[in-house]
Formats: sequence, C-alpha cells, structure tokens
Amino acid sequence: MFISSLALQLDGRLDGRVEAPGDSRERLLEFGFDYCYWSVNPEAPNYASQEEVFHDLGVSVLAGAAEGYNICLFAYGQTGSGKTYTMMGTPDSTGLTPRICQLSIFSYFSFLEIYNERVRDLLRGNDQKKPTPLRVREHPEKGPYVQGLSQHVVSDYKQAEHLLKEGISNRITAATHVHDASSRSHAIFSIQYTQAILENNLPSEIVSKINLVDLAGSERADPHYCRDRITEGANINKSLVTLGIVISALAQNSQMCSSSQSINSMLSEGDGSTVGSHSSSLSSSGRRHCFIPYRDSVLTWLLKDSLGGNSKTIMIATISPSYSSYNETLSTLRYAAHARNIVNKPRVNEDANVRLIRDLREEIDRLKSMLLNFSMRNPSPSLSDERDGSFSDIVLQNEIKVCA
Ligand SMILES: Nc1ncnc2c1ncn2[C@@H]1O[C@H](COP(=O)(O)OP(=O)(O)OP(=O)(O)O)[C@@H](O)[C@H]1O
Repeated sequence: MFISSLALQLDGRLDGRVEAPGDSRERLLEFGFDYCYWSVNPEAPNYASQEEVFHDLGVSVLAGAAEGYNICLFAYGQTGSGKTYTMMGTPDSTGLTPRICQLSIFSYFSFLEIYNERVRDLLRGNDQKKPTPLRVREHPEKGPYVQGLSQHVVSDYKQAEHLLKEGISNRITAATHVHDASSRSHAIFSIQYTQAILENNLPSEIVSKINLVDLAGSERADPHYCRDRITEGANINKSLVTLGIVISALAQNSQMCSSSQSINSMLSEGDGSTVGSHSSSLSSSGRRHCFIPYRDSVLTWLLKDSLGGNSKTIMIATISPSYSSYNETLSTLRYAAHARNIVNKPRVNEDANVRLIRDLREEIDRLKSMLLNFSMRNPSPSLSDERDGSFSDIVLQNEIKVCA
C-alpha cells in the first residue's frame, strides 16, 4: 500500500505572473493524494503542525508495526522544501522520527546514510571520523540488508534520543567534511520490533521493521561547484533518477495487474472459468511486466521491499510555495502521483516454523474433511479402500511433521 501525503491543485498563476500567453503555467493542474498539509504560515487557519502530521501518519506507522507489518515512510522533494524538517524537525518543532522513536522503546535502532553510493553506519561511535563503507547484500527470504550495520537496543526514550542525535550529528559531520550540509546524503533510520506471542499454544515471534527515510534533495549540478560537489550531485541524481524509474515501473506493473484482475473477474463472471495466473510475467493484455532495476542504485536496492514488496509505504512529497520552484514542484507532484499507483503486498512477518505448522494443520483438516466426504459418497469398501488409504497416509505424514 502506498500513501502519498499530499493533495492539491497546482496553479501556475499563484502570484499572477505568467511567462507568455499559452504558457503551460496558465493551466490549473490537479493532483489527488491522501493528505495535504500547508505549513508555511503558523498564523494561517489551515496551518498543519508537526503534531497534526504525526497524528495522521506517525500513528498509522506505529499501528502497522504493532500488527507485524514492515512500514516505510520517506520524504521526497527539492532541496530546502522541508524533508528534514518533516522527518527530523528542529529543536523547537519535533518531527516524525523522534516522535515515532518516543513510542518505540524495547526495539533495535540502526541509522545509516548513503553518500556517493556508499553506505555508512551513523551509529558507529563518535570517534570514527570517516566510517568505512558497508556492503549491501541480499538474503533470499529477508531481502536486501547492510552487512555489519550496528544495531542498538533501546529501552528508554533518553537512549533513543541520544542515538538519534548522534546519528544526525555524524551525518552532518560527514557532509561538512566535503563542505556541505546534510542534503548531500540519503539517511535511513530503522527501528526493528520483535513481539513474542503465543499461537496455537506455540511460542512464536512477529518481527516488524520501520524505515524512516530522509532523501537528499533533488537539484541540478552547477558547473561552478568544486569536483566533490559535482560528484555528489551526480550520485544523488543517479539514485533519485533510479528511484523515479523504479516507481514508474512498479506503478505500471500494478496498473497492469489490476486491469488484468478486472478482465479476469469479468471473464470468470461471464463463463464461470478462471483465466491465467497473476504470478505470470505476462498480463492478460499480453504485455510483459516491466523489469524493476532495483540494483541500479544503493538506495533503491535497500528500499526494494519498501517500494515494491512486503511493506506498507507512505511517501511524503514536500514542495515549496515559491513561484520560482514551479518546475521542481511539478516534477515532485508527478513523482508522487506515480508512487500512489503502486500496490504493495504487505504481510505479517510471523515465525516461518509457526506458519508451516499452521499450514500443515489446515491441510490436515482439509484432507480429513475430504476423506469424510469421500467415504460418505462411496460406501463400497472395495472402491474407496485404496483412495482412503492414500488420503490417510497424507494425513498421517502431516501429523508426523507437525509433531516433529
Ligand atoms: N514547514 C516549515 N516550517 C518551518 N520551517 C521550515 C518548514 N519547512 C522547512 N523549514 C526550514 O527550512 C529550512 C530547509 O528545510 P529542510 O532542511 O527541511 O529542507 P530539505 O528538504 O531537507 O533540504 P535538503 O534537501 O537540502 O536536505 C530549514 O531551516 C527548516 O527548518
């Protein structure tokens, strides 16, 4: 599920200036999202405070994690449009991440940044001026992860606050080293919860993860910048361009899937038959599903599950009210509109063994009822004996597996 937290009409005539008759800015463009916030002037009647944003988005992040889902919340927008303000806040105006941390004690925290396509641990200790880059790997079931990333157990808010501050200051220090602010890296703050539960009298665990992502700002490289700056800009653009391609491809696949689902349901309603399978890489219209180039950037690789898999994902698109930002604003809104079409498949992350036992128990019940039906419909012992025997064997084998 994707939620884009913005809904508005973009009016190029905001301050009455138009470049030329017939300019596209004369048109009123409409975009629909789930929430829209105006936080330019605190005196305005429709002013959205950080608290309001937390109430709408942060609370659903925490609720989803408590149910056992992976959640991702990321802020996208041009430089200076308020991503860090929304995600982290300021000393006077607490943002989403510290508010979520406040309610996330007894969990594991990790904090990394992606800078020039390299992953750095932001919680490796203050003495480490230049942290070593870490490798991204992919687990066949758990998906991409960062090898060697430090995990920190948090048991009260003071610890959480301390880690958050440490990570933010390390991020800024790393960026200052190359003469710029935090906008030059993508930061991912992760919280992992493990809940012990009892299911079918068996002890089990539900593990859920929250990814809070503050992306670097999108901007054009200025040829007058020094070489380091240009390299950073190129890497930021590369990952944001890849993010755009991934979002578009996922949105296209989701739309293809939903249209083939509706065609299938129309056909099956019509003649009672079922057509095709959604796991096929061909849609019912015969079009091939797009390849998703997750591995083209570290950012999209690490966010693979958040973007197109097992996660409930919220995208916050931040825009500037300034007329001079018209093009950037339009591009951000188009990005977010695409993202809104993505349909993820979140599932509760329960213990694999407990899931297997539940599935086997369900299969035993199903086979037992088939066996019963079969015996009732075929009372002749000579005819049913052989099949009864094979059903009973399967039931017995499953019962042995459950007990093992
Ligand atoms: N809604 C807001 N209310 C008050 N101040 C804001 C708001 N949005 C942004 N600011 C302020 O504007 C400045 C730029 O915002 P911020 O750092 O969040 O931008 P950003 O999108 O993260 O930029 P970058 O991509 O460069 O990191 C900061 O000083 C921030 O505190």
